[in-house]
Amino acid sequence: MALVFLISLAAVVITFLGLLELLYSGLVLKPERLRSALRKQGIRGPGPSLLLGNISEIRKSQSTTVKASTNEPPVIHNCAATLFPFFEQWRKQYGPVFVFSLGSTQILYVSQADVVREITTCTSLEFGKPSYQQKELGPLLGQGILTSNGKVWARQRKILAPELYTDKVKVTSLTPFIMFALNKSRFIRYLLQRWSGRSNLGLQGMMSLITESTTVLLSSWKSRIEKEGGVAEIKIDEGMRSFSGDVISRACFGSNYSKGAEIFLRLSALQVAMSKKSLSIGIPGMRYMPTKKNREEWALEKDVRNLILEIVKERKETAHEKDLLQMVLESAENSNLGQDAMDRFIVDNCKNIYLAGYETTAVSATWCLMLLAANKEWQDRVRAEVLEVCGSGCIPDADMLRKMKLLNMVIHESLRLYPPVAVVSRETFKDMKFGDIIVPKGLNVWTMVVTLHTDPEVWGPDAYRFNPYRFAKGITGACKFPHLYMPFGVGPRVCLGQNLAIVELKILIALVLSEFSFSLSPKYVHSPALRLVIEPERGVDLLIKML
Ligand code: HEM
Repeated sequence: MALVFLISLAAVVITFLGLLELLYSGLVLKPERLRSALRKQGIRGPGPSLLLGNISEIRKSQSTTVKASTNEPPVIHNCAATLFPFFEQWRKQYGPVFVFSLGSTQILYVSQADVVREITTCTSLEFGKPSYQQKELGPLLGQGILTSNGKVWARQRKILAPELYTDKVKVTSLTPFIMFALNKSRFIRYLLQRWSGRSNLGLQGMMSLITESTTVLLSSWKSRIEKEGGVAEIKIDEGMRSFSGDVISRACFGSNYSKGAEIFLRLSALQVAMSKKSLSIGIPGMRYMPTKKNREEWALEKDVRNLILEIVKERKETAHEKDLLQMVLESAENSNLGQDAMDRFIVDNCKNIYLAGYETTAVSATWCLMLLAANKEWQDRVRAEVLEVCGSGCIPDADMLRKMKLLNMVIHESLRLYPPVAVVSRETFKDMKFGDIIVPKGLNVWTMVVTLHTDPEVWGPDAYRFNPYRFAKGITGACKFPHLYMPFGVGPRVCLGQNLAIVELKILIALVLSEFSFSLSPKYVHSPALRLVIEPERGVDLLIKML
């Protein structure tokens, strides 16, 4: 009897919450208010659809009318048109700024250069990560830096920035735009000075751990090649993932690295469990349902939390390490947070760093090797540079990496054509103005990185072609509006791990080129797909042999 009563009560509460949400965030009231504010300014877009809950739903609903172009060779391929044919169509129909819906969420799509500049550099704390992301990604990210906003975000960034965004991992020149922002920021200069007084892992330490992780991967390739008689056919995706996970585990957890690996395995499982959810943005009340998947998520989340806190406890009893966890720990201890808040801060930020840096770096390496495999001429050119700068069998140091200009150009070009993060999204928490557009409170604003990266008006008629030479004179020389090149985002929320990621990519690719030659296997099917990042849906199969 009591059970029936409890179940009925739960059903009533869920229905009530659903109805509340329906009215408040609303399928009816709020979307209409936002759309009419935009209509008054001449901004139009496709009619709202209640059914579409995420971007792949739109893709499915549109793909009957627009043909995807995956038959193009990978070195001359319009990735944006393949992934988002509907955006290309709507851009033609409604212009560079239009509004569309994902379920009950209203989104302003912006690809007009001057408006994009204002959006990406806006420093207001009232313009932040969309609230739906926080709700959707809660179990995965908690209240860490990736989805938090306002003062909570600012405090986390202040703590994490000195560890990641410094000379420690900076060997490549930052984009002129970011350099400008850095030079202007007294705050960041102060952080850099504070950091330089600390003793920590250091650039050389970071480089050796990346080299170690690369060596593990390449040894596995060597044994496959030997076993398979001189040429191995390898799907490289998993290898790139374990390389990237390995680097982050070591950087975050130092000698507790093997426990770190365990944590990351569970986080990956959590990510998979969450990616199975569909339509949840669109259906009010659904997120309150205790479904089987939710229970799985809760269990994994709890495991991750316990494992991280176990390491923290061990740390307190033993000598201090010089890794990211130690930095987060020290900063949290100095920040007057209560025990619970401190634990949450540590757990959430470990999860955030892992999730921010794992797949993004892995998939960038995969695309870059795919492009070099498809373009033998560039593979030979970059290899010649690597061998000239490092000699064979040599481990690159910071100075050598700096000298590898062609390698740098190839990495930039690969991140241009296949930027892992396809969209940079924000929400307005008050009415705001960008260019001539008054953006009402509660609207999501999307900057489509992948579309801006291949717009012929910005990059010229060969925008879809793999041509690293366009970066010979840096980013400013490569296109008409350098601020539209943003694989790592731009402005106050620019990627904190970009220097680390570039060093990882440079070391990995330099070592691969110095030992192996490779081409695309006949099995390879060019299949960019949007999951959390833009990734090759059917993987990248390479034929690899020793030099
Ligand atoms: C090629 C690899 C990577 C790419 C393409 C990439 C891309 C990005 C982008 C586009 C953003 C900004 C998102 C936005 O503005 O909404 C971002 C943010 C961030 N990234 Fe990365 N990332 C990469 C690697 C890494 C690594 C290795 C780490 C750390 C180990 C990292 C840590 C972060 C963090 C903490 C943020 C949040 C910054 C904030 O919100 O203040 N990323 N990343």
